[in-house]
Amino acid sequence: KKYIAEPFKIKAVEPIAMTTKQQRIAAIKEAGYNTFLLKSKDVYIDLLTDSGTSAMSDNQWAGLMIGDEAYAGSKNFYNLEAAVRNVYGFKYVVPTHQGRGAENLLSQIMIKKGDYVPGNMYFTTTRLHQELNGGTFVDVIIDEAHNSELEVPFKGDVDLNKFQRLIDQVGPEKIPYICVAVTVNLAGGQPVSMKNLKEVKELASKYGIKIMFDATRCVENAFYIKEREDGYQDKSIAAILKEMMSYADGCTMSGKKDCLVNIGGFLAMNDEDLYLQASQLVVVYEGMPSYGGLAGRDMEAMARGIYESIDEDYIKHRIYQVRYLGDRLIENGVPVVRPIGGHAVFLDAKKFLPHVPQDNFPAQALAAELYIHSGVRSMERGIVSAGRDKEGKNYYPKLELVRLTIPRRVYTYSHMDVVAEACIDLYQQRDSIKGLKITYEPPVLRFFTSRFEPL
Ligand SMILES: CC1=C(O)/C(=C\N=C(/C)C(=O)O)C(COP(=O)(O)O)=CN1
Repeated sequence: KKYIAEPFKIKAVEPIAMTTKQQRIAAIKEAGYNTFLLKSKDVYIDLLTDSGTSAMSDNQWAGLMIGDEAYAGSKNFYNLEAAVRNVYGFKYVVPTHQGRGAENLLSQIMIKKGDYVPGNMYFTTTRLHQELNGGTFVDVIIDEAHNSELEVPFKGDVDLNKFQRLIDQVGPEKIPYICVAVTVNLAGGQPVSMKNLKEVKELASKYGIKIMFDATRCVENAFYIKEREDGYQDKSIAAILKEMMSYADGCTMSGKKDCLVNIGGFLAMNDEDLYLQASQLVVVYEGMPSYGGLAGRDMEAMARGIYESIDEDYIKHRIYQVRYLGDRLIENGVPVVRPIGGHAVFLDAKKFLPHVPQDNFPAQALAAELYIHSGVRSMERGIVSAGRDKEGKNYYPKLELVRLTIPRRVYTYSHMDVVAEACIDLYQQRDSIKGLKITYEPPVLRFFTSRFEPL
């Protein structure tokens, strides 16, 4: 069987209900045509994000019951520290409430005004924290990543020439670290090859430039290496992951993805001085270095989730379920980012709605229409998410996408069929979909709270 069955049986259920089209039209209007502003009760199948939306296991729920809520030195912290050491191999870990908590600490510690931070495609919060600390993000991903239909096995790879060019242009002393995302969310959940990680490490080390991973979906990345890279087919996910992380000096982690928890994150590193600085700063924003904005029970759940995330059956099903949805859409000619990524299927809104110019927010319009049509919630990952540059001008990303993000261990293949049918129906009616105009825009990360109206 190509798509393996769910490697779990259901022990608890959370009922979901379909709404009427009238209810959905009223709801999306009230939400300003922004799926982020919909109420969960009005959503049938929620594919907004895989962040914090996964199902925990009975083992993790049991862990919640042994939360050591001591203010300092919680038992659960030491379990988390051991899990990070055992699974990723980093020496030190500072818990944070979620990924951007770690991004805040890392950016404040390592970036000084006028620095440049190269990375394989931008991510919204990551780039913002770099900019807030006076850094400039420079995209060094391979060109192919910006082309939705190229079937490149490791589209997340860093272009070493772009990295070298930046070093030559600004000098290594202006580059505190390169941020390598494994996988690359906005390229469509695209992986980085082990070969490329080794080469990036070699190049960076030559100039004393650190490598920090954004490890948010690192286990999915490990699966692609096992599946696609010579020499890794017979290695365990655990061994591949360990080798991947050995090429990094540290990582920021949003535990809300691959660590299978609803809240949590951390900054991990090998450098004692960085650990000392992170421990000094974490108390300002998150709390003691032994809890970093998390309850003991949440650290326990994350420690257990880290071990569960490298289970071969779990990760194989996770990837295959996403691929199942992607394959359905590809078979029906619906334009999606290829190859299918690890955590989501990305509709290519530029190809889906060629008659809607990017200034009229095609991905935002498509996400709203998909919700009205089917109650399925997705996320805009296009010009709205890209935001504005320092001069206030819109970024125009090549990729104008609607992300159908699959939570881990939550939905079944039948739900994927519902989503596929909705997208295929909509594709057949695509000419009737109009663009939007923006009616409210916040100063930063506008995609979270902007409001729109149909043109
Ligand atoms: C690659 C990457 C992310 O995808 C990420 C958050 N992603 C969200 C919320 C998403 O919906 O993709 C973050 C921020 O993590 P946080 O949402 O603060 O736990 C960092 N890196």
